[in-house]
Amino acid sequence: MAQQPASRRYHRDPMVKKLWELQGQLKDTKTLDEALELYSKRDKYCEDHTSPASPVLQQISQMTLTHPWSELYAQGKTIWNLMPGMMSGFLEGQFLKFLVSMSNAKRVLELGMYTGYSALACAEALPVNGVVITCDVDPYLENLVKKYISKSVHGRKISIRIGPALDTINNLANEKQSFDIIFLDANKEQYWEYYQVIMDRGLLAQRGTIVVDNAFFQGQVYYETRDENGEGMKKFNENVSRDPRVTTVLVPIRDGVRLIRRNEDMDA
Ligand SMILES: C[S@@+](CC[C@H](N)C(=O)[O-])C[C@H]1O[C@@H](n2cnc3c(N)ncnc32)[C@H](O)[C@@H]1O
Repeated sequence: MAQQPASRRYHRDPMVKKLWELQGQLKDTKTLDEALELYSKRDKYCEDHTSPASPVLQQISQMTLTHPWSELYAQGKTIWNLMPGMMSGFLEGQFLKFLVSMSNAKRVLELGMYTGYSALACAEALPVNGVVITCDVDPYLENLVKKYISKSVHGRKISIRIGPALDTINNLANEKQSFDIIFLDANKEQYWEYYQVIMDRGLLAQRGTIVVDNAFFQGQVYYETRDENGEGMKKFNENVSRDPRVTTVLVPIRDGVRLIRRNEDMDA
């Protein structure tokens, strides 16, 4: 069977996947084709009317799409089959950069670095003395990311910690570090655990914001069967929206982005 183009393989909206299925079944697909075209036009319109990503972000994106991930995994060089669809990418990257800039953040923590796209997008909006601590459990990524971020003047703001995110955040809490923006983008089944450590061990600075990626988890939180990541995200969404300490909003960008702040910081 011919391989689908990347735009289809990594699409995250189950509604669009259903429409593609229908396209294969109907005899007359004219109206459906138009509807799908309108959908992709909206995505493209957003991208065409958003400020361009920096040259190094564009290079990271290109590298991520073409890196031989499956071969590296087959050779045992990565601990799992990393995929380009994991990257936040252009629109979400620019959104993150905006949040960092708007909040005058100085310190950013990211769980789940992958190829460093979101880490660099955040670093670009930080002042010269700003810091991004990003972590990932896969050691293969460290040198790859260092090679790319070193091409940017903002790369020196980024510090990488390799290891399980839970260990990293507990170590950072022991070091009494705190952050203005915390971006959760690692394994979804532990999000609730990460959130509790962040909230209970002082990692979120006063007036800080937690930004959570994949809040829809490909629609699994509201649709059909779930894998362990989908279950983790559903539990996380339910628990956070009931947490009396915080105010939260779920924004339908890409795979869903949740923003969380302490109530007293919203009221101030
Ligand atoms: C969705 S990707 C991150 C994408 C990246 N933030 C970006 O925007 O391009 C998730 C990353 O989390 C990492 N990861 C998975 N489980 C983890 C864990 N327990 N601790 C730390 N990192 C983990 C994976 O290796 C993967 O690189």
